[in-house]
Amino acid sequence: MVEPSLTTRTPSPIRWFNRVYALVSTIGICALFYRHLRNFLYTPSVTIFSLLLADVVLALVWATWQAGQVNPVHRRVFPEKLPLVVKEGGYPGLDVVVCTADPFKEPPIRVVNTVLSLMAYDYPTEKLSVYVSDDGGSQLTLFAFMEAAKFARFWLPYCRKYDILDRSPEVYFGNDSFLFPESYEIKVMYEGMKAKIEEVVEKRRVNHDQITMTVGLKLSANGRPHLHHKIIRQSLRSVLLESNEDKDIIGHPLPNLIYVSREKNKSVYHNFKGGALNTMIRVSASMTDSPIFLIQDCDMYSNNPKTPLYTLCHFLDPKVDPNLAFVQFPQSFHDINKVDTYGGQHLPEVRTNSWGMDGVRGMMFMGTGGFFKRQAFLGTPSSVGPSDISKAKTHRVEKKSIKSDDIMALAHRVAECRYEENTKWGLEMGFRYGTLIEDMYTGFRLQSQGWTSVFCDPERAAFLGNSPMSLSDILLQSKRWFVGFLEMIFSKHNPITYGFKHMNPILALIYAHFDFRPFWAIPIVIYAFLPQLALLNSRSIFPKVRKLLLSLPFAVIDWCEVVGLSTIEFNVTSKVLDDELRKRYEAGLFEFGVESPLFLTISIAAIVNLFAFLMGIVIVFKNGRFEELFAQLFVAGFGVVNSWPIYEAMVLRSDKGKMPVMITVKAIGVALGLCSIFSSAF
Ligand SMILES: O=c1ccn([C@@H]2O[C@H](COP(=O)(O)OP(=O)(O)O[C@H]3O[C@H](CO)[C@@H](O)[C@H](O)[C@H]3O)[C@@H](O)[C@H]2O)c(=O)[nH]1
Ligand SMILES: [Mn+2]
Repeated sequence: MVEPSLTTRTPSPIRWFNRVYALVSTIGICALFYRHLRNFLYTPSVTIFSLLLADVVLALVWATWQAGQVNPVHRRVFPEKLPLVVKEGGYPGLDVVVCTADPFKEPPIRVVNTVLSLMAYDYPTEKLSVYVSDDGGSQLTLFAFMEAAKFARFWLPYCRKYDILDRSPEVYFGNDSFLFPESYEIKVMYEGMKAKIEEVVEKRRVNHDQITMTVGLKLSANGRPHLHHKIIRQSLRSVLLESNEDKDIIGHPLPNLIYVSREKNKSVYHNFKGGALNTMIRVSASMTDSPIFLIQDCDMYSNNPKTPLYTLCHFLDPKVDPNLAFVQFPQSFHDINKVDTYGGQHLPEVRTNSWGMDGVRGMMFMGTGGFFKRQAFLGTPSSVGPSDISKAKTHRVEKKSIKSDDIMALAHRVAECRYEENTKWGLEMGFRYGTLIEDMYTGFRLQSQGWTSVFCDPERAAFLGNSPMSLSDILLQSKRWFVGFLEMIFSKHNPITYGFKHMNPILALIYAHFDFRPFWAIPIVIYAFLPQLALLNSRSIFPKVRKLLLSLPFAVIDWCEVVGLSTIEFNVTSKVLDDELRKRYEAGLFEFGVESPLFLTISIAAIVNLFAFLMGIVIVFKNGRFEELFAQLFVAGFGVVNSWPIYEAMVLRSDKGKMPVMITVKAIGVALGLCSIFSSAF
């Protein structure tokens, strides 16, 4: 009998166009370099060298991006054929981990919504376990989940009965759905829970008797069970729901719901999210040990209850690659404004590039929305033995309660902060340490061991999250990624030196593209200042110019500032919703507001471009020379158009998101200083 195929993989016809385009453009770029080199040899100058350097970096970033366009593929899944391959009773267990770290940046009610949407997956509940990893060790979060566990008894059967699609209650009730007899009652219940959780967060206090009663914890005198002199925080696990015992209101088993806060100690480095995930890999292994493990950020709720079934299509496909390590769903966002002010959708990266990575069997891990084969974290494909999910045990062998003493003791031990000492965790096992982009780096390391991955992009988005709404948050997030990319470049596992040896070179080039991105600062700074400063001095830089001493050091200093090499921290991105901020964001306004040094650089560039553009026009009117100065006028004009929101924020706006006056004053001062220094350099 021919086994039914659960997936298809079709190479995109656009690949031919992409390849021709890359070839033609490469010829063009070679011609440009020929010209640069000739100029440099005949009239060597710092200006010409700077332009050459800028173009080399741009060409490198461009060329490596093309690697992702060589072989885009599209996949389809056929969940309706799943029953032909496996009966529902034979589905593998699924452990879901949701990470949260800070109740004030990541409001617990939002985390609760994410978790409820995942608990309500269309998946046999007795095979589903949801773990909440609370890196903040906050009682506020724990309290929120005790409430969520009660509400789940009503919410899950309701979703199943009416086949609801929006299984995050906040989203569902936000759409004013009162279609069914129970809707109103459940909404009232949800609002009650929300109010209770928000009140506790507002007051920053929990009623300790209530936590003690429900979870059976011993609390210390100061009411902090896991905080000793603020230095050591003991690990805490609490089984809030156990599938074998806890039933919903119609008597159907609920999924397991387990709250975990790992032990932290100031003297032991905790490795941020990667450290939290490694703890969760071990804790879940000691409790439920499901062969599939989903990693989810706390703000990315499930938007499609069938997602685990799409995943099974990949893992259980009769012609599945035995080395398949993970299935990645794209990160999509629900709160992006119409013009996507900050490019928060990351469409080229999340979509176009992903099809290309999938084409070489190496989709990257995006930090959230990745379903992993648990074994992939434990070793190489050859060292971990048979990795056929359908043959893996579906749940723990012993039918013991996950609350039993020995299981709890084991879970406790593996969450201790010293557990990883002298082990391979973080080096050869689990999430690899040493960078702030544990997601991309770990995916890269797995793929260099021979593990593969696929990209799954269903029509109805699998997950929806929120993207930062203020420019300073966006810049901080990018800064963290840039630091991560640099850490990867300067490590032993550089995509070029290491990647080329251990994986498909095209895939290595795609990783190199991301890691090279911080160097973008070099051409950006050069093109944001050099032609403009030359124009201000009515100097044409194509091709005759004299020495220009300051540009390069300035670019390097700026680059260091852009990547913020001094702050190697995983600063959690804020997910708090501020109504006024949201209104400004929806109106398409950039959000400055705070006095961030990150705004200074772009403000200086905006002012220099404006000066240069105005001055350039005056020069052309007075002396002609339009053809000679056209390119520079064009670059400065382009800078002015792009800086429009900055001028607006400096002079025209009066709302809270306007540019702080101090930044404007400093920027004008520095811009004037630059212009005068450079007038003597020309
Ligand atoms: O010490 C930490 C820090 C963060 N987190 C959690 O990690 C997740 C992602 O953090 P967030 O600040 O929202 O990151 P993003 O700015 O969204 O960053 C992206 O980039 C990160 C790597 O830099 C990835 O981990 C994320 O999945 C990806 O969405 C959140 O659920 C946090 O609670 C922890 O558990 N422990
Ligand atoms: Mn996030």
